Amino acid sequence: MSDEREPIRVGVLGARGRMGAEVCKAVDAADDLEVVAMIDQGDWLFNASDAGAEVIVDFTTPDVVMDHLHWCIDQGINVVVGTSGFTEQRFERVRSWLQHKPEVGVVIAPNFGVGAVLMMEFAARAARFFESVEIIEQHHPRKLDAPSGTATHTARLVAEARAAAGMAAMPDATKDEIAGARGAEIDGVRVHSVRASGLVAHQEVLFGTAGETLTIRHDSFDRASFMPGVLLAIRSVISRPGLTIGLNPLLGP
Ligand SMILES: NC(=O)C1=CN([C@@H]2O[C@H](COP(=O)(O)OP(=O)(O)OC[C@H]3O[C@@H](n4cnc5c(N)ncnc54)[C@H](OP(=O)(O)O)[C@@H]3O)[C@@H](O)[C@H]2O)C=CC1
Ligand SMILES: O=C(O)C1=N[C@H](C(=O)O)C[C@H](O)C1
Repeated sequence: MSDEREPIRVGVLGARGRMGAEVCKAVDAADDLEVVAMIDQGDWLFNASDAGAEVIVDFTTPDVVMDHLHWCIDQGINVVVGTSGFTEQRFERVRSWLQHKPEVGVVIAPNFGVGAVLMMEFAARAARFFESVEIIEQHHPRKLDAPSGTATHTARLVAEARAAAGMAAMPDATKDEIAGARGAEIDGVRVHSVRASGLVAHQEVLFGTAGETLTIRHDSFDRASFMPGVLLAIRSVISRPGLTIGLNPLLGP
């Protein structure tokens, strides 16, 4: 008798979208995974539970993702979420739903690109050495939200590292400003969003201190860059109950 398990049964929400379609292709191509439900706007969520999905992957929109998460947790189905728009309040709500279903695993990652995860990690590490830091994120013009989830997460990590090091506010003499010229402020860190045709997903974290700057940059030129992270999350979430935020805990040392 073989001890190999059957392929993990995966449902994809947002299956006709840019990311959802790529996820369906990547899951289909993996021997140990199987797409059992492809669900998009207007489709019945119960198609996924009826098909016996063990993991649901959500790449939809920030305004519907919480309803999806609540439904999946209620159904006892593990979830991998790439959709943006997560705040600490949203994470708290997910934790409260999970209290009633402690066996369910949820992975929510602002960015599944391994390079992007490292860019965020390096930025957090650099933060305490530079008095100034600003984030410039660049995306395709069909993106609905600004700033990106990745930029928001990076700003929070950098702000936490600055606070832990007891750093003062950044120097900035700006007095006259056209609204938006200095970007959005997230936990005291300025974030600038660029939208242009030809871009996919790109981010620079620009640090400065006396006499030097450091730029940490990541580029996703193709959505294929997110797939190894998505597949890792699908394989991991079935044996990882509770809420996991970000890909870092799944990547190992
Ligand atoms: N974490 C990561 O690594 C990444 C995250 N993202 C995030 O993923 C999300 C999706 O991005 P992207 O694929 O580019 O966007 P798309 O607009 O291409 O795809 C979203 C899809 O979800 C569908 N949809 C909307 N509402 C529902 C619903 N209620 N039920 C099922 N499907 C629904 C949309 O349908 P319709 O078009 O008909 O509305 C669309 O097909 C964004 O939040 C983006 O920021 C993107 C890339 C990487
Ligand atoms: O919409 C996108 O494309 C992306 N969204 C995510 C985000 O908001 O950070 C991840 C990546 O930047 C691509």
